Amino acid sequence: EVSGAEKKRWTLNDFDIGKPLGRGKFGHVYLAREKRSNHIVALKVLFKSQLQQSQVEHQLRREVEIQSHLRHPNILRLYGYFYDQKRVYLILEYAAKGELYKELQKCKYFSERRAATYVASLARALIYCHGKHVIHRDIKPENLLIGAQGELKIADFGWSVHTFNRRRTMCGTLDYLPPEMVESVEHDASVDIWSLGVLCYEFLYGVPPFEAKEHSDTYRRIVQVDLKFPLKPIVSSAAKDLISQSINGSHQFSIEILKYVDNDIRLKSMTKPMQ
Ligand SMILES: CC(=O)N[C@H]1CCN(c2c(Cl)cnc3[nH]c(-c4cn(C)nc4C)nc23)C1
Repeated sequence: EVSGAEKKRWTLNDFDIGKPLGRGKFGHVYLAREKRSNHIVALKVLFKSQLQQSQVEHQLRREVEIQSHLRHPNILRLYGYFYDQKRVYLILEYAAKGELYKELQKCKYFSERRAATYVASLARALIYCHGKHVIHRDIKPENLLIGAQGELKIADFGWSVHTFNRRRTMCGTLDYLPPEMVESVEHDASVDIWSLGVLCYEFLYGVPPFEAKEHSDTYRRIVQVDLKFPLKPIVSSAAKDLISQSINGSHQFSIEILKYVDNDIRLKSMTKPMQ
């Protein structure tokens, strides 16, 4: 079936279209069912006019090329794509439990066990991506989905689809970018390790580490790596060490799978020769 998916020319008639799941700058994401297999998917519809206006077609092609070759339980699958006169359609894996940031908003912050589980999955997905020289998967909460068994899925093509109630810090947030990104100099895989630390902080405290009212303040805090841990909620020193190591530039390590003992996050890192 998978090889068929790669060779097969899909058309809109192959799908029954269901409810909208999210709406964005370039189009909408709909729940859909492939008629022959009854397979439930998420169909992302992008308007060619919008893509042309923003000159992002080649970026879309590259992102689709990358995404369609990634096979990992914590990376949302791209099964295929097709287009018609006006639109481009991406056939994506459907994540049954929706968006992680909504879950985070609902419970304010996650327990260490839950945060460790998500960060370990993200670490595995990033190690897989870096192994294939794919970097910068743009891992902010808006791009993380939850599968039917509660597993985390990185869902991004570099376009975030804005669902109906967008997060306040979402519009053009700098929160997740490391110094080299906000200074827009070349970056390498360690960008993702930085973002992992930022995300781990937000899972545990409910807010990203460098959040500030003005963009300029966020920018300054990132560049100065102005990392402070609130007194509440109580977070283990192991978790703070993980966040500090990930954010304070000891980027030469790739995180082996995070283990937790009694709610503690213990970092098992192995140093890797610089590639
Ligand atoms: C960054 C991003 O792409 N955000 C979302 C919009 C919908 N889309 C989905 C994509 Cl691309 C895949 N699976 C999804 N599942 C859901 C969803 C499920 N529930 C119960 N509620 C929602 C919402 N949404 C998706 C991605």
